[in-house]
Amino acid sequence: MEDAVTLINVNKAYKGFALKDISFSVKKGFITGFIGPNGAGKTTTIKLMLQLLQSDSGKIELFGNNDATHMEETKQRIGFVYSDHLLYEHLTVEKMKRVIGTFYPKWDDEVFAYYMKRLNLPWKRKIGDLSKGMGMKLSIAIALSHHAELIVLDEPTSGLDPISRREILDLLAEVIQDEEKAVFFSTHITSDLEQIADYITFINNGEIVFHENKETIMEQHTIVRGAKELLDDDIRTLFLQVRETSVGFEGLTNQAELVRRLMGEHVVMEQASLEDIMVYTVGKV
Ligand SMILES: Nc1ncnc2c1ncn2[C@@H]1O[C@H](COP(=O)(O)OP(=O)(O)OP(=O)(O)O)[C@@H](O)[C@H]1O
Repeated sequence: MEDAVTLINVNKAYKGFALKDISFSVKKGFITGFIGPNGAGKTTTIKLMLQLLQSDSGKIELFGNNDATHMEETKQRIGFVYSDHLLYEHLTVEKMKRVIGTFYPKWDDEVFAYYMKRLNLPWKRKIGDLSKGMGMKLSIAIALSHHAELIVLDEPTSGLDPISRREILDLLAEVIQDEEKAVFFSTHITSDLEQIADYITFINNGEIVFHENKETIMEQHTIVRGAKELLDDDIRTLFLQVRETSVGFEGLTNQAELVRRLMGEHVVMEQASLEDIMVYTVGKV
């Protein structure tokens, strides 16, 4: 499957923060979730991907091309969705559509009308009067109506009720079905990714911890609980991180088989959630 965007050893330094050697690619036909704690570098990475920000070094290829001369054309192929940026607050949705439609040569009125109906969006309401959920849905509808092939969303489900969240997740899952589009979205709601992501990119402190198929990540990581006496220096090496209480311990391992063989009868093991993996890896336990 074609890569929508590929980052190769991308670096970007601010005073007091740096993105270090970021490399990963986002494939068409898949949903890639982007997670990491506050300040890890998600928005900065997204801005670099969209060429809204210039990297210090490294390469960013959009649709297999890093030729800046075609940038305007390339940008047409990208839909950037984030919650607080809807323009034209004073216009109705209908008028905004007329303005926006002229920006995009590939704008498709029929597709827009389809999503307006499907997402129950009001044509006559002013953009500034839309609820947060409606604004997010409208922003996604716009991306889909200019036939964007790379849809990048910055926290699309944050602050939305469970029904709107589900609607948006269902929509994203549907969008990738034709295998012509890639969806990349950052979120703090890891359960959303457990539901729909194919790949997970995890960033911490400006570095990519992993970029991996979700099933592989989930299979590799197991939470283990047991009595404290079981922990010795050798056993500790089996864990990525261990948290101890007065009576017992809880640890995250990526060597579940070995743990099971060595102490299977004495511990309780369960599949780690993405949240467990994130919290343990960041080490704030
Ligand atoms: N223009 C800038 N100048 C200096 N520092 C910046 C600038 N933009 C971002 N930063 C810093 O870079 C770091 C990463 O910020 P970024 O917004 O990419 O994180 P994030 O992972 O998106 O965080 P959050 O989950 O809180 O949205 C932060 O420490 C931030 O303060």
